[in-house]
Amino acid sequence: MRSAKDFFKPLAVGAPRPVTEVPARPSRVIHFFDPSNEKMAAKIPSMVGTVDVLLGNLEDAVKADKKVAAREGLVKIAKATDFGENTQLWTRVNALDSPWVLDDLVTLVTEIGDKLDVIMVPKVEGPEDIHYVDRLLAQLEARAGLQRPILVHAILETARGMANVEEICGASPRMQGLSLGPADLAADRRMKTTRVGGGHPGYLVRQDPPAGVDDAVHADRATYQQDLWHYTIARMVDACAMHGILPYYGPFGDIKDVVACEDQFRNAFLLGCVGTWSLHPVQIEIAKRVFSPSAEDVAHARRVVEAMGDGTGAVMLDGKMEDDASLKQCLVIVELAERLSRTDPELAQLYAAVPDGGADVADVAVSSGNEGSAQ
Ligand SMILES: CC(C)(COP(=O)(O)OP(=O)(O)OC[C@H]1O[C@@H](n2cnc3c(N)ncnc32)[C@H](O)[C@@H]1OP(=O)(O)O)[C@@H](O)C(=O)NCCC(=O)NCCSC(=O)C[C@H](O)C(=O)O
Ligand SMILES: [Mg+2]
Repeated sequence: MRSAKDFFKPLAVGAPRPVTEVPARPSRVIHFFDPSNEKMAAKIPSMVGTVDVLLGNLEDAVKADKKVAAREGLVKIAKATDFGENTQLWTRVNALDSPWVLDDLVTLVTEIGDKLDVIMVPKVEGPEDIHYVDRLLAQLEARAGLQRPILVHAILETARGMANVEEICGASPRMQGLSLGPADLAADRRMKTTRVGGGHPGYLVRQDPPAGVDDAVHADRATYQQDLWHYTIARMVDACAMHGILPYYGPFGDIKDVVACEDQFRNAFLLGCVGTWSLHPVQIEIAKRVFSPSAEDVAHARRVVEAMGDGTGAVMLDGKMEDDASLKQCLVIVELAERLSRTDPELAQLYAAVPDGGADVADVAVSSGNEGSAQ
């Protein structure tokens, strides 16, 4: 184990200093593309500014005989494209046990390390995987003369990775975030779903039979589909929050079912995720909409902030109690809205148009409490 004092020292002579905080840049939508697919690749320059992250995918979904073409294609696109201030360039390299990953890392850091913000590492099993990538990146960054470190994002897609999730998050100051990989994780856990993310109609709870009905089998009883991914996402969110890194949902494979896609994304947003992947252009607007707070939520949050004054005590607003803790919840929304407004003019306009607090005095009743307290 490294000592706390050494944690923020470069792991190779000449490598840039590690960051102490994940840079606060929007990453609501991480758009996947296959750099070996000429039609897709041709669209990438025009997508700059329309998504928060463009991710050149080299791993699953790229055919084995296209791995080298995908790597070279990504180098070509990165060199030829100005990604501007508001779109980051990420990549997903091949798995650490694959025959391609070493060349992926060496080539990408050497050729386009100055353009790459984050490297997504699939099938991470434990902190040892992050330590390996961490040291190698430091050596490559030093050799390439890079001025800022490339960050690392791990995909949770094995049972072992899930069991080690806290250690993975804390393995390096390079850790930027985690995504859920529901397809690989389902396979590794031997779950019996063949879907890429999303729910399953068989995973449900059933209403009790009506009182006095003996024939429970034939009684009319409502069923409610449950969220297969609730536990996993919640666990991932806690591990990320504990280590100051960012949690993301992952892929939703039913491209045509935009309604269920939106539901899955919203569940993740409500649970604490900051973004998701888009696999197809149709998922981009859904992700941006869902992972940006609604105008109504921003308006409500601002009213609570305004009503809470110095932030202590308790007030009644619209018949509901608000206090120090609910104020913190509201600040999450207000701060997110402010951060997104800095880079998204449409959202800036939307949030500027909503009332900024001014809680109606008639709606607010200040309770006894800690008025005047420093806390
Ligand atoms: C899913 C797709 C294979 C569908 O492609 P296609 O059949 O071409 O769709 P369309 O005909 O509807 O496409 C319309 C046009 O849009 C372009 N297109 C499609 N996808 C993209 C994209 N991602 N980026 C940019 N442009 C895109 C098409 O070229 C069409 O163009 P045109 O003909 O000019 O109108 C395909 O979308 C796709 O391959 N998507 C990416 C899939 C992917 O990255 N998968 C890996 C991530 S999920 C995963 O790995 C699982 C995870 O790890 C886990 O374990 O859970
Ligand atoms: Mg996977």
